[in-house]
Amino acid sequence: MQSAAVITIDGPSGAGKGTVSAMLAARLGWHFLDSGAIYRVLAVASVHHQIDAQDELGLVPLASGLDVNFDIQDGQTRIILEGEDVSDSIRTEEVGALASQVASLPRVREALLRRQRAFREDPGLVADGRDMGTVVFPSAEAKIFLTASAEERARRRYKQLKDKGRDVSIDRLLTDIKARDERDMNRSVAPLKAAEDALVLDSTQMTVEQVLDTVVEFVEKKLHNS
Ligand SMILES: Nc1ncnc2c1ncn2[C@@H]1O[C@H](COP(=O)(O)OP(=O)(O)OP(=O)(O)O)[C@@H](O)[C@H]1O
Ligand SMILES: Nc1ccn([C@@H]2O[C@H](COP(=O)(O)O)[C@@H](O)[C@H]2O)c(=O)n1
Repeated sequence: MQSAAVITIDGPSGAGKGTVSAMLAARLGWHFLDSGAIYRVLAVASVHHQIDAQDELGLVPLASGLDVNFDIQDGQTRIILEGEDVSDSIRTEEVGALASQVASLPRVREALLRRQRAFREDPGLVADGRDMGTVVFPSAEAKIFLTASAEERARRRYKQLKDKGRDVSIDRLLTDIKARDERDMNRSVAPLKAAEDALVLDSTQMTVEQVLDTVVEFVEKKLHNS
């Protein structure tokens, strides 16, 4: 039996992966995996259970048995950890930084592999993350590596957080983004990098619509030829 088609969108924080992946999934009527959310949820769970972010042996059972549900309510995905809605609280830069620490541990990544692959269901999956095209779905039909300069990504994040009424400093955001890039690119397993067969797209000077159009054109060609 042939498994469902997968499109992967990897790249650094704030490049626009989540925005474009969700739009693409909606357009195709496919499932959507926000794999970063799983690492963020694990980070929050580690705090709840008082397990240090570097305690690999302590985190593995937590990761394997992570009690998380992605519930669709009124067309919106709500993320429920151990019965608590954490959809908004996992989106802070602090949780992102903690997620990046737990994500650097090889056995933790291994423990989350099956859970991520289970999202591959008909009619297809759009998967967003750091290692979707390189490790989790290496046989994906179309792979995109979406990036942008660190300064532009910090500006986007700043606007996003300001729009939500959060008090943030753009300099701090830039420092955090650079630190997270550094950790994600230099870890020993599944480092952030473009798959060899990925379309590399620098969105620094592009609008969301331009990125989406480019991605759709690439995906249509790939799906047509596969
Ligand atoms: N091409 C673009 N031009 C301007 N703003 C953009 C563009 N792409 C995304 N954005 C905005 O940038 C912010 C970050 O985008 P998004 O959350 O999709 O990034 P991401 O790559 O998924 O980040 P993370 O990996 O940290 O979740 C959002 O507010 C989004 O609307
Ligand atoms: N496939 C992935 C996805 C995410 N991570 C790590 O989680 C952190 C948070 O991810 P966001 O996309 O929600 O910002 C990220 O910095 C990575 O360290 C990962 O390792 N692999």
